Amino acid sequence: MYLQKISILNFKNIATRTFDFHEKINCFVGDNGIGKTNILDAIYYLSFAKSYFNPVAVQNIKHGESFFVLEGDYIISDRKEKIICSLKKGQKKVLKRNGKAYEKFSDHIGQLPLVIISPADRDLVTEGSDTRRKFIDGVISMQDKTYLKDLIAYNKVVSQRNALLKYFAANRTFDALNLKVYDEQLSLLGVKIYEKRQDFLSEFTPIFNDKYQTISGNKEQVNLLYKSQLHDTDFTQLLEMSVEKDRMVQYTTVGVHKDDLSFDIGNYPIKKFGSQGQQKSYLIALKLAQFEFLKQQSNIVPILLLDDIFDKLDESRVSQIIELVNNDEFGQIFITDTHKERTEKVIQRTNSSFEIFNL
Ligand SMILES: Nc1ncnc2c1ncn2[C@@H]1O[C@H](COP(=O)(O)OP(=O)(O)OP(=O)(O)O)[C@@H](O)[C@H]1O
Repeated sequence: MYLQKISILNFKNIATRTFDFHEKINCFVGDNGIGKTNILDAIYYLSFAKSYFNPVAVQNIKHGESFFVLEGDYIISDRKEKIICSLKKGQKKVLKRNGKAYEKFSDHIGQLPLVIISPADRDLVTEGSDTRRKFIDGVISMQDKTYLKDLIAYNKVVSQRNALLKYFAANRTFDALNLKVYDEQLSLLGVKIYEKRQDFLSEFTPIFNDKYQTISGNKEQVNLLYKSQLHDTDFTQLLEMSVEKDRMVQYTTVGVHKDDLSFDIGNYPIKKFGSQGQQKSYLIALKLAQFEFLKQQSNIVPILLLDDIFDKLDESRVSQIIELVNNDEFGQIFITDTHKERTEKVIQRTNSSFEIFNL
């Protein structure tokens, strides 16, 4: 699959632009703030019907305008497919495939698989456990719809249990049997989620490690560890042990909604002890491992968006990454950079054909 052409109208700072793309490597070069990332976001939008960067849909309409339209021409298994996504202020977003509007956008997700690597991924290292859970949950859900259903059900039971704990506190009452109904559901769903996360990470981690070793030239040791209260204690038992605390704080303090991933370099947290380049390498390796999973799951080679990845990385890491993605396992790639010469130099070394767009 590849994106042959995109037309952008009134999207962020882009008034109107059309690009004909190369089947393999496309680079956007230009000064800060010119709109390189916005073009990648328009491509992302056609796959996911939303922005990677700005979740408030109307804020993606160009200032002073009342609508945006994105139109993409794809080649999928030698067939032409046209995707149009548009949004008018005060109206619902419209997503069309070959002229036919989708009723549910979720039917479109996964049809045009895509992975983006961007400086915004830094949140995975710097932010709380919620961001990291969302990342693995997103990767697992793509290949396992039962997991997604269990996760939604689990979160609903946590909310209901929390509401009950608040009710107990507000009314100075307690009903152990009532709470037990929720505990049983939580245990059932929680254990399933825990086991799936464990299985997934045992497959994912070696792939991630392999990518990191390639990028760093085997220079440093990294670890990706799954942290869960369920490693040591049975979930039902955990819930029983925490009843008093839960009643006091009025929410559920134990369970898989507290799981986290620990990102380490040489056995120390990368957040505190990794250099900016090492953190960036770690995130790129995570996303490239995600790419591999998505590819297996969808049987289509995803599009890869590399936003500003050269910054903070030394030449050897940049070369390793480009070499890594410049083979038959990867398909179409879009790269942004502020330095035209740097991009040209790196890409020319690969002997791959490419297109550079000066913005
Ligand atoms: N809704 C909008 N309307 C108009 N301009 C917008 C809108 N949303 C974002 N922008 C503008 O888009 C510009 C940022 O574009 P973008 O992030 O694509 O730049 P870039 O070329 O990737 O820059 P850098 O090299 O710094 O990463 C900013 O000037 C921002 O104000």
